[in-house]
Amino acid sequence: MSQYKMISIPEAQEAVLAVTPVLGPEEAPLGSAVGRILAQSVSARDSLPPFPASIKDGYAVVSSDGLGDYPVASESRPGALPDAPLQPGTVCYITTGAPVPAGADAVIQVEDTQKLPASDGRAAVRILKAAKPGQDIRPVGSDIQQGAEVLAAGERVGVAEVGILATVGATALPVVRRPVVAVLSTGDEVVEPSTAALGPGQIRDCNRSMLLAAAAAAGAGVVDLGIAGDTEGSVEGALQRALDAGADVLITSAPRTLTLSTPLILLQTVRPPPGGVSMGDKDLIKPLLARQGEIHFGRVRMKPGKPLTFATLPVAAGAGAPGQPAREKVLVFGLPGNPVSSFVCFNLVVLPALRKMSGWGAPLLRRVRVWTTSALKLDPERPEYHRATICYGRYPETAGAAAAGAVAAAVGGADACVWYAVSTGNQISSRLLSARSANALLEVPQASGALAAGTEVSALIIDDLGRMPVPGEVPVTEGFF
Ligand SMILES: Nc1nc2c(c(=O)[nH]1)N[C@H]1C(S)=C(S)[C@@H](COP(=O)(O)OP(=O)(O)OC[C@H]3O[C@@H](n4cnc5c(N)ncnc54)[C@H](O)[C@@H]3O)O[C@H]1N2
Ligand code: MOO
Repeated sequence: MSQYKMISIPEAQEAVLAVTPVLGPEEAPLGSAVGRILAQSVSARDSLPPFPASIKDGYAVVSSDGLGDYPVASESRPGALPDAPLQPGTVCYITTGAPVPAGADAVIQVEDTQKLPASDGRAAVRILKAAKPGQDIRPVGSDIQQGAEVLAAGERVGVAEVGILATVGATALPVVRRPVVAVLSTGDEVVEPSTAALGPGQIRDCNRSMLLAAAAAAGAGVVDLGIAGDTEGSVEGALQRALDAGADVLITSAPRTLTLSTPLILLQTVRPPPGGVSMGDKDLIKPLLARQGEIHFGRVRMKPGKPLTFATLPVAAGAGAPGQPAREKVLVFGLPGNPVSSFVCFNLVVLPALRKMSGWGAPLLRRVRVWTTSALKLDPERPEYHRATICYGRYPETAGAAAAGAVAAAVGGADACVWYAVSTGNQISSRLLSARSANALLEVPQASGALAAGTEVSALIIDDLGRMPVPGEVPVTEGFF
């Protein structure tokens, strides 16, 4: 019997997030701000436009002048203010974005005018369509008012936001610091991915590369701790190497004597000697964590990922290199050795923690509902995260007539577009090909038998849906093109 109580997935997520801190603020240059979360709101230091600006190429006019022929008294082009106010009875040639001269209250687009032959060397124009006051002028502050909040604390900086920040001159941004994630693989049989010829009993380490990539994709800084053998000394040496390599983490010893002073998240793909984290009799990791910190849970009712372990280790006050941000604790995730289990556990529990540390207000994976396209085998003991690729379009006929009929009846016809899921095949937790191209984890209940094709299930999004497979044609809004 394991000494750890089997908790539910929401309980595990709650336990992790309850002790996960939001990291402190730091300053980031605008050029590297994409993906960061603002620690403070940003306001406009001036108005946009800062001057009344023309929306069209044409003529700035006094609207009450009306139709008729007028001398072109001046020009206004972007980058400079017109020298003199516009006098009634004259017009000013103006280009898009240029300042409207004082005295003018409208712009008439060039299409509504006719150029007249110059007389006495003076250009003139015929106004063919009368202007309304304010026509084709962007008043001062009509896009952004001086002093207005353009982005709020907690907002993520995306591409458009970078443009907004540049517009208001915010080039040094108050953002939430990102976590540094160190990744260690353990196991005497686990060898470097570059190993060409495997020795007897060896396998290539895939978890470390995968988890480093996952952490980096989540915006974290990463420290590669390499592979430690199945001894405490080996683990200790690996952790020390992380510090020597300049990671912003200080580890004085192996997990049993960790004294950390950094935003380290030790993502350990736990691989203790015979037995492992799940049920073994020589579990090194958990006793170390229990002695040095607090193990919050050691088993979760989920498939894959049952042996998922989470602990926190306190960080000694004042520890760490000068200038390093202060932190109170290290989060330790003991992920199962099976690659798919590691992959799923990262998404479900580690990623939300990284997101929360980085300032996300709602860090859990987003959930949608989708229709299955094949029968899914159920596990009688644990709810399962079935890896799948979801996409949007007409429900595929290949799912079979019964399934297609059930979906059509539920959504109002076979032509309706729906979100549907295609399984990645054999779900055994050693087969990482079951995560290939997966953009969702279907939440399949604990039960006996199988779930029929054409059933609606919930799904957690684990990839950018903009990269989903191209389905059949999705009709565009009628009359759009
Ligand atoms: N008697 C029981 N045995 C097991 C149970 C159980 O409840 N009772 N649970 C099973 C479940 S569920 C899982 S998941 C695994 C998890 O075991 P560990 O986390 O201790 O991992 P290992 O046994 O060390 O390794 C499992 C598997 O993964 C391979 N592995 C390990 N590290 C890597 C790596 N870095 N890259 C690629 N592959 C890796 C390892 O060679 C094993 O094949 O336990 C079940 N057993
Ligand atoms: O929980 Mo294990 O991860 O089924 O394979």
